Amino acid sequence: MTVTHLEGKGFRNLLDFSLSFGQGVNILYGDNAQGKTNLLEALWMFTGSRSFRGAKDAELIRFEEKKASLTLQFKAQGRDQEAQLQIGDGKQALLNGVGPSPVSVLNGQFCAVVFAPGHLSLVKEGPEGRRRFLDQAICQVWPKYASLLGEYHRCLHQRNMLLKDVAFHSQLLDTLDIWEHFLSSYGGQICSIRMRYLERLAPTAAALYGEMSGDKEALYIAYHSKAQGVPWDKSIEEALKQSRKDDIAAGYTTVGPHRDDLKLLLDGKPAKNYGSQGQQRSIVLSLKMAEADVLKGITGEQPVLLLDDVMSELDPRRQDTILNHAGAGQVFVTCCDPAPVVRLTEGEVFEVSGGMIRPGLFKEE
Ligand SMILES: Nc1ncnc2c1ncn2[C@@H]1O[C@H](COP(=O)(O)OP(=O)(O)OP(=O)(O)O)[C@@H](O)[C@H]1O
Repeated sequence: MTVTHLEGKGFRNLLDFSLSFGQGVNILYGDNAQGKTNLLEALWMFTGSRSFRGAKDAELIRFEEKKASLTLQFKAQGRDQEAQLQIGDGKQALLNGVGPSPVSVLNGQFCAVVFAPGHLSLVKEGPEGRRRFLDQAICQVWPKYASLLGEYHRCLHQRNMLLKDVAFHSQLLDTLDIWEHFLSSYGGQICSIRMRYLERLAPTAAALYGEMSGDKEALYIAYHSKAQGVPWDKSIEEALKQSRKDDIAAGYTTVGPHRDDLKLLLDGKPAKNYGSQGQQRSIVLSLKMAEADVLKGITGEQPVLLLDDVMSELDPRRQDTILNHAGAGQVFVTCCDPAPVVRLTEGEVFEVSGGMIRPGLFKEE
């Protein structure tokens, strides 16, 4: 998958632009707050997902403007394609001239993997971010997984409402059975798919981490569930029944895939508690690059890698591993100082300054 051209109007602080990109590494450099991340975000929007910064649609539109539009030309599935995004009163997409349609039509059509500094929360914070990482990655390879998650959360909402009512109307207790049955069925499928995905992701991420650390440190990734057991649907149903009393007291469902986690261990110890900044950053990068590899293995398409401010806090070996690995496909990497990146890899260079993007190297090395 390769981005050949991107045009934008009214997007964030970026002045209207029309840019062609190289097939390998594209380096976007400039001082802080010039628009580098905004450009990555513009590309990311074509995956059909929400902004990787969690921005609302209105925040993507330039101050004082009412709408923004982006046009992407890319090569995928062996042919040239074009996608357009209109952001204004809602968000709509056109794919190869067909539309306007909901942006979900872009799911699985244009694939990208993004690393942004905020993603360090994947290691540093609670399980929610790790579940989101896993679920988003799976949605890119199996778009139907998104509707399975939707059904699961719909049933979860129903059970949670009922848990609150049961505390006052005990005759409703039997009604819990039906929602627990549905939750176990959808939840069982979710857990099985997550496990199948992890069987591919975990060894790839561990190998990449090993390469980054010169095989001095070992990364171990495992799925962690309170309802662990085989088969999943039976173990979830059992766990839900066992936790009924606690759940009624809490007023929400305390077991199931919406509470599961990924264990990230470095040399056998939780990376969250013991990993250094550089190690934590390397873990997230290993996960992200492994996500790209798995996506390629399943769909045959190498996703575009978007790396925002990736180099800081990494020693030269780790930087080198990333750029070498990323070099297999197309990558967009942002940095303040282009010199170290330019030294490590060849590629197209773009200066981003005050929202203006210019191809070429304008800073002294
Ligand atoms: N909707 C918007 N309209 C106009 N400007 C915006 C909008 N949203 C964000 N900005 C501005 O865009 C600027 C650049 O943001 P961006 O995150 O792309 O910076 P950056 O070049 O990646 O910087 P850093 O190196 O610090 O990460 C910020 O100053 C921000 O105020």
